[in-house]
Amino acid sequence: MAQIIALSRFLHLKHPLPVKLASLCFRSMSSLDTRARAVFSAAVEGVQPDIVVRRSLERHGDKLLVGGQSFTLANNLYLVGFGKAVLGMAAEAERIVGDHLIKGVVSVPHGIQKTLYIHGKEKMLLKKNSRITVMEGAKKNLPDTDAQKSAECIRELASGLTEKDLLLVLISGGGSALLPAPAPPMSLQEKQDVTRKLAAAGATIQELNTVRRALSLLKGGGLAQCANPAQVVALILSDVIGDPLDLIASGPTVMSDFKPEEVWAILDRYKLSFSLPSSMNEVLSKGRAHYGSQVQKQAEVQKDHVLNVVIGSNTIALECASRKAVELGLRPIILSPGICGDVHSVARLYGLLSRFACSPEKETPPELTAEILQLGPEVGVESWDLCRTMNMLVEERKEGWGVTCLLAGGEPTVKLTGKGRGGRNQELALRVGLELSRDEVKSAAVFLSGGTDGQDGPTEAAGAITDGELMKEAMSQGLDIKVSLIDNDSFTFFSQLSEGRRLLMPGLTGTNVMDVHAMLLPLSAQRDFQ
Ligand SMILES: Nc1ncnc2c1ncn2[C@@H]1O[C@H](COP(=O)(O)OP(=O)(O)OP(=O)(O)O)[C@@H](O)[C@H]1O
Ligand SMILES: O=C(O)[C@H](O)CO
Repeated sequence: MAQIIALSRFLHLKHPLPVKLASLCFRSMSSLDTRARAVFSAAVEGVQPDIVVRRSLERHGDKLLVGGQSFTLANNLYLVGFGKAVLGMAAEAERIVGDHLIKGVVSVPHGIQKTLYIHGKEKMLLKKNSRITVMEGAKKNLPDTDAQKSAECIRELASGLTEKDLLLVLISGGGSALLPAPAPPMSLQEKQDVTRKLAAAGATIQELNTVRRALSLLKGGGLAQCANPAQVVALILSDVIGDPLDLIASGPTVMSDFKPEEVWAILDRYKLSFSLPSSMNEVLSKGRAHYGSQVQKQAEVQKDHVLNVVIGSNTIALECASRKAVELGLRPIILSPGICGDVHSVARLYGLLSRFACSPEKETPPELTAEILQLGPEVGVESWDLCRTMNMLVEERKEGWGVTCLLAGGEPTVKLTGKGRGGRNQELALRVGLELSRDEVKSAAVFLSGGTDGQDGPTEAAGAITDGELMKEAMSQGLDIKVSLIDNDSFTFFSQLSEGRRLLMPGLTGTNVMDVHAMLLPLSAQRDFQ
């Protein structure tokens, strides 16, 4: 009965389905592809901006409970925000605490209001009488003069607060580019050149944001410093592996003790030290004055008046996906929210895990286990998590259980060699399809990879779904997987294959907690479960 109620809820029905109809629905949803899509949708739903804000702000009259602390509301509330998901977060925050809101400013991507409206996401838009000013900028995720104006308005608002005031700071992925405030004498163009060169050289987000922090008035705790002595509460939607507070959107509310040498080491690593503007030297040597005791002192001050709360993350998305998997009659295993490393290695790991899970042998070949454990560190998965996962797969195979749903998330990297159209999720799905099509894998697994923001690379797809039949299907339609991979042309490949039925096309989701991977593994007689 519980499953029928869950199914009725999943179908947004007011009353539970009649038993006969429910079992018909279950059969129609039995395909692994359908259930993989439902699991991905649940992951995205679980980190929707309105849901994560509603889950984190609790009102009791004029008391606001957040992150385990209580704050008094007395018409003393201000709000700032920056990031791709911040508009939806601000709309929900205003619904909850708007009666005490004096003024707000949010810096959001260029064109997002129109896009959300077109996608029917009106609930993520502010009301006409909102006290929050919406400023759009950062076209193509690059800091521009519009975003710089927004950052200046945010800085001005924060700097004018008193100890009686409460500043709500809404932060999500894409926030760095939406809060550009280069430390003088560096210009916006000079700062943009540095970050663009670093990104093009393949710097990780961690390296990029370590440099961004050092060159900014607001990043690296600068915004919280401006707001002092007001109380600051930052609600953070994390799009960085491990949810590091000081790196998400370059940590504007987290005092960071950066050392100029650390920044120069990154620039040296990417051979950029000699092609930088002189202003950078000046900023970094000035920065020298800030770190050490100064930062310690600032950090002490901030400890009392700044509260940082991660309200949405890949971990939370995977937990929501796991709950949906149970509702759909799957047995979930969460491998890790920290998948990273080259997309080849990540695809290889999934191929090996599928072979491990579905191998008919009583005892798994030791070389298979060894290769899986060897790959772990390359793709950001701890050996402990791999051993735990493999043990659970063995148990479930012994029990002849139905279908296991292996869940993971993160952000693999793709070194672009071709000129094709695609994204890391579509490329990963294509590579895993190749792995599952290998003879020795003999797996009936289905694999899904999707970007939770609904956009994978410069394409309108969020990702794709694949399985061991991919090679056969492609060949029957005259498509060559390997050629598509050489050209990084995964979007074209999936668009042409079977009229694009394997693409994941949820549209812009309004949230962003990196990517979600789901591999459905039929471990028993259900193997012809397709
Ligand atoms: N043709 C392609 N094939 C495979 N991967 C690609 C292709 N084009 C771009 N990418 C990858 O997509 C990544 C960019 O992804 P995307 O545009 O979704 O932004 P993001 O990394 O998710 O950032 P944000 O969190 O702001 O959305 C690049 O780092 C690149 O590795
Ligand atoms: O804006 C940024 O810095 C990235 O999205 C990481 O949070």
